[in-house]
Amino acid sequence: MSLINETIGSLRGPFFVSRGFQAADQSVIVVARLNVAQGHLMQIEDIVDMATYPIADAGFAATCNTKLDADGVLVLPDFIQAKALADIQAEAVAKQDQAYFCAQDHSVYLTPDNPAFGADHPANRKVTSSKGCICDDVIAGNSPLRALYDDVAFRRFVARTTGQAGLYPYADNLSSINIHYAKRGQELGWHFDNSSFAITLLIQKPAAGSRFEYIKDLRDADAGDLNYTGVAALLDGATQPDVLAMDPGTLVLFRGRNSIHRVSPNESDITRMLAVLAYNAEPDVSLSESARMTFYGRLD
Ligand SMILES: O=C(O)CCC(=O)C(=O)O
Ligand SMILES: [Fe+2]
Repeated sequence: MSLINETIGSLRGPFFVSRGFQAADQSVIVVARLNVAQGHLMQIEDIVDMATYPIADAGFAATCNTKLDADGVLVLPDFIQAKALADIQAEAVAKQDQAYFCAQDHSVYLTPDNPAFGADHPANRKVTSSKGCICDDVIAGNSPLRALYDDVAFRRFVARTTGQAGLYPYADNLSSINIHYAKRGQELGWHFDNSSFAITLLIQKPAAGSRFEYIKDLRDADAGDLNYTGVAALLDGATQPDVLAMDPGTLVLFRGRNSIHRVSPNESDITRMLAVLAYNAEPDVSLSESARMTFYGRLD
């Protein structure tokens, strides 16, 4: 299995309880998929603050690689320029009624129940994740998000920073660029990602709540160390996590495979909006049908 599998960039796993519902009529989504590019396509120089973040520079990427390896996370504030961010925000707001909302109860490991343990065991304890999502085919052809995602220099920067030889879009038409929505009360429960890294861009920040909380290297998946004791201490409130501050326009690269993390419930009436840019280590990879049905409510 490659380092980056179909789960890259998002909380995608084999959940037991899945409660999906459509925010809007299905036909709205079909119409939105026409996705015709209109107007001006922004250049990468107009999207990324290249003066602060020279992404085409191999030395800069090497610095980012060192920081990501050391900290498990790389936070780039004001990565996106104001005009491009305003366009991204406008698109996210305009399309939020097309989001597919779903909720899952899952373990922090995103694995099925282990019958060797009881329901209270950290392997089996459930947390809840609830959010809305719009898919790649709803994002406009001329969206700055797509220009960023497709940009050769940006992709090479991400590959160098994460140590990947190459990065490829999803073969299916839903999974590459997603926008997540969390309304009041919605949250992502504690979990370890299946993927080696995730790229997110905060688009809109709630007035309260929606804190990104994490504990670096709480487990060592490759060594088979699941650290049930450490997970139980966190779930019981005996351990305090770190909080990652981010504002709209901040690009975050996060290694979530061993660093447990969550997004606390939104405590405001301002919806949290966040773009997830997902790549694969190999071409022609689709997100599994079960994951697409769970998170998008459709296959194409
Ligand atoms: O919403 C976020 O900031 C993090 C998302 C996340 O952890 C995930 O999708 O796995
Ligand atoms: Fe995650």
